[in-house]
Amino acid sequence: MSERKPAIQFERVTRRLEGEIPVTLVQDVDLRIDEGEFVCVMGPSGSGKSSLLYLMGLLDVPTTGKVLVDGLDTTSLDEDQLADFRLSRLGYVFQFHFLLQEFSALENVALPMRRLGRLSREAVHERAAGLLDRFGLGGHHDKRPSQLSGGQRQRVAIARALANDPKVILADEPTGNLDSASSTNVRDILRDLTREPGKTVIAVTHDASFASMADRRIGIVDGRIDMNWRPERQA
Ligand SMILES: Nc1ncnc2c1ncn2[C@@H]1O[C@H](COP(=O)(O)OP(=O)(O)OP(=O)(O)O)[C@@H](O)[C@H]1O
Repeated sequence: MSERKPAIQFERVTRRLEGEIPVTLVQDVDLRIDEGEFVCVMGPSGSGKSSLLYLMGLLDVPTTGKVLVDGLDTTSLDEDQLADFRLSRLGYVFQFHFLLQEFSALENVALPMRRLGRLSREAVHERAAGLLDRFGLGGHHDKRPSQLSGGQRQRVAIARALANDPKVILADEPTGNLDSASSTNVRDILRDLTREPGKTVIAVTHDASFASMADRRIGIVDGRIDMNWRPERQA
């Protein structure tokens, strides 16, 4: 039996939006993703994949049920604790890079470390530079996002997601806006991350070949886990 520790656990998680027309984004989801796993979340458009990822990333809270990260029940955390938890333990990569345009690549990667405040100025600079170098951006430290290609921007975004050495990396359609060469590059980077001890990568994707690289695929249909979902049925 596996001795792995759980990275993310959902216990009967439901997320509903109340309003004139209530919407159920995620319904009754029980889920466990272990440390070191590479998991892809797939399913038809509008099925609740991003909503699920937002709940995993503590960017949204369940209406009912519990989300545990590193075994800790996050419903007990207040706003400040949640912000600190997100900053130190979770890394996010979105389809759109969300880099700050007025900052250089290096400053964008340094920002989460500055906010966390655990490293000296020099150490932040050194770590940011090292991350950019690792992803083939050695000559681009001082460039603004607008001076970089789409693939380069996404690699900066991945470097930024790793800035505080989070244990869990959540990626929402990380290759959605990229050409095929950049897409392959970003996919390989994300897969390789799980070769580091204890790092977990969870990616929402419509890309069946990306999903085929994962240890496990989770299908989501109408806000529920569907074990019978197959990528070839992808809408
Ligand atoms: N704030 C909101 N208000 C109303 N409906 C919403 C809201 N956010 C999401 N939805 C709806 O909830 C459903 C799930 O959305 P979600 O973005 O999680 O799906 P998805 O599977 O990630 O979709 P896609 O593959 O198209 O990105 C969709 O039908 C969406 O339109």
